[in-house]
Amino acid sequence: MFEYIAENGSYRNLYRGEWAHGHSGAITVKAPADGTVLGTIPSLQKDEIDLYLQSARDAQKIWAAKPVNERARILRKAAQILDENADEIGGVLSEEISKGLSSAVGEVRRTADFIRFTADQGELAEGRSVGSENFPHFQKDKISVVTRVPLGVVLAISPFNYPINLAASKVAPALIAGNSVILKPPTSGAISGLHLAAAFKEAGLPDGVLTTVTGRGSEIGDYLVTHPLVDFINFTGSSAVGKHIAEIAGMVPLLMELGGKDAAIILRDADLDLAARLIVSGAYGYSGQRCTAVKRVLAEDDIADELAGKIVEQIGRLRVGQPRESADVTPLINTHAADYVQELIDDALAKGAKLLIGKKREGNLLYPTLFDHVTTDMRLAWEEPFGPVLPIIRIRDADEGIAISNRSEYGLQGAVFTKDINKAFYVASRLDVGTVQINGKPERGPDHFPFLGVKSSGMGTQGIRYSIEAMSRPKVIVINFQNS
Ligand SMILES: NC(=O)C1=CN([C@@H]2O[C@H](COP(=O)(O)OP(=O)(O)OC[C@H]3O[C@@H](n4cnc5c(N)ncnc54)[C@H](OP(=O)(O)O)[C@@H]3O)[C@@H](O)[C@H]2O)C=CC1
Ligand SMILES: O=C(O)[C@H](O)COP(=O)(O)O
Repeated sequence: MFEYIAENGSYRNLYRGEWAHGHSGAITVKAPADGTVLGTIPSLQKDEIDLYLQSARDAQKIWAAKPVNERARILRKAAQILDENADEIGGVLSEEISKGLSSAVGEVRRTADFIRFTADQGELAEGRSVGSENFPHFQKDKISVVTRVPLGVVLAISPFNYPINLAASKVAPALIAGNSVILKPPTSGAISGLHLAAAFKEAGLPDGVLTTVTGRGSEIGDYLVTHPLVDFINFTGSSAVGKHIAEIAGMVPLLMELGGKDAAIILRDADLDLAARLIVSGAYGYSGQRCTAVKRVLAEDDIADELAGKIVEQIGRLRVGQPRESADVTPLINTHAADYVQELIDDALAKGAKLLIGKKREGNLLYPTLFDHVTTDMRLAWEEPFGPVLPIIRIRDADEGIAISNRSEYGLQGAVFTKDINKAFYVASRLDVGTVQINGKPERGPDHFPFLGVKSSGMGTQGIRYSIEAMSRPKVIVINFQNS
């Protein structure tokens, strides 16, 4: 499947509908779990990026001229190709980013659903017309016809943790809206991103409409995001990189999904079995490397002991091991990431947090770790580990939970567990986040829901319809009647 995208292990970029080698240098991609060399990807240089962007610019006009039903047909075909090859592509993804195999295959299938829904949504889009008489003192002599038109060239920059899904969630809405796309995949995850591009190409996407640009973000990122041929930047990744892009991008509109420190607030009347189960799957799935992972538990003091016991019991059911075994907790993406999580663990221990389970480490594999009695002077209370460690912070009441949650620099999602709908709404309406889950864990899906972060967690709103809107703009044509 898609063997042609690599030649003797050298992967190539999709450029003008061909698979092109970079002329200068390559980056070796290794499996995080065992260091196996998976291949090399081109490390593109500035002169190549100029050519790639120009081809995207040229192709966009042709693509935008196609009827939306034709764009939708190609998207549906790409979805079908992903579905048909989900096991194999999932295998590539699993190895490349150390994600449990069944989750990796699930990511590919979820992406196929995403693309199909995007095609449907694009076909359902309608413009509107507004008469001038709706506004005070105006007569019936004008009508504005408002349609949506593409922005041009969309630069999609995706993170390592969902290298297929978080790439497609930018690419598909951009394409259905009539944009061409430059996909800059994460360096760890680039091979998966190239497979996604291959599915679009095989589906019949015209040459140049989707182009991939591989290379280290630290080397080519600034050049890409400040390039005059880019009309929109759709970025998912860390808050630090997102803020840097926002500082240098100038007048180019941005859509950003960044880091998080999602809190689960557990009130004394909560169903503790449900809460413990969802906290554990929310905090430790894919080793905590999800922006929407539960990253703090804020538990009312009188139920905290019982809840902690139930969380420990649930952690005992997690599978810790290798990606090919479909383990829940696998080696982290790299040693730097594992060392960072270790720092947070060591800081919590040094400051007196009570270790309930975990702290074991084998290379980059960190066992699921839970601390109780974490206090607000500990780094673990505020920093995003992006790894399998979870703090329990004890609170007096819901108001203290709201206050601690809102002191975070992040504002992605939050959760409240209670059987009292009034209390649930009291908490939910006061949390300074994009989304609050009542009796559920934070999560992005289903993918047609709006997904957004406030504060350092992002700007703008994703979600299929919202993403299409973000990557298009109204075009207003006013008809002035002479004899009305
Ligand atoms: N809110 C959300 O929806 C999500 C947020 N995240 C957040 O992302 C982080 C983890 O993902 P990670 O991939 O490590 O994030 P990074 O911010 O390190 O990288 C994200 C992407 O940006 C690229 N990049 C790096 N530097 C630049 C630059 N100067 N200009 C342009 N692009 C650049 C990277 O390329 P390269 O790989 O080559 O360095 C990669 O493709 C966590 O903080 C997590 O919370 C992750 C997923 C979803
Ligand atoms: O990168 C992430 O963590 C995702 O955007 C969250 O997606 P999920 O909630 O579907 O895991």
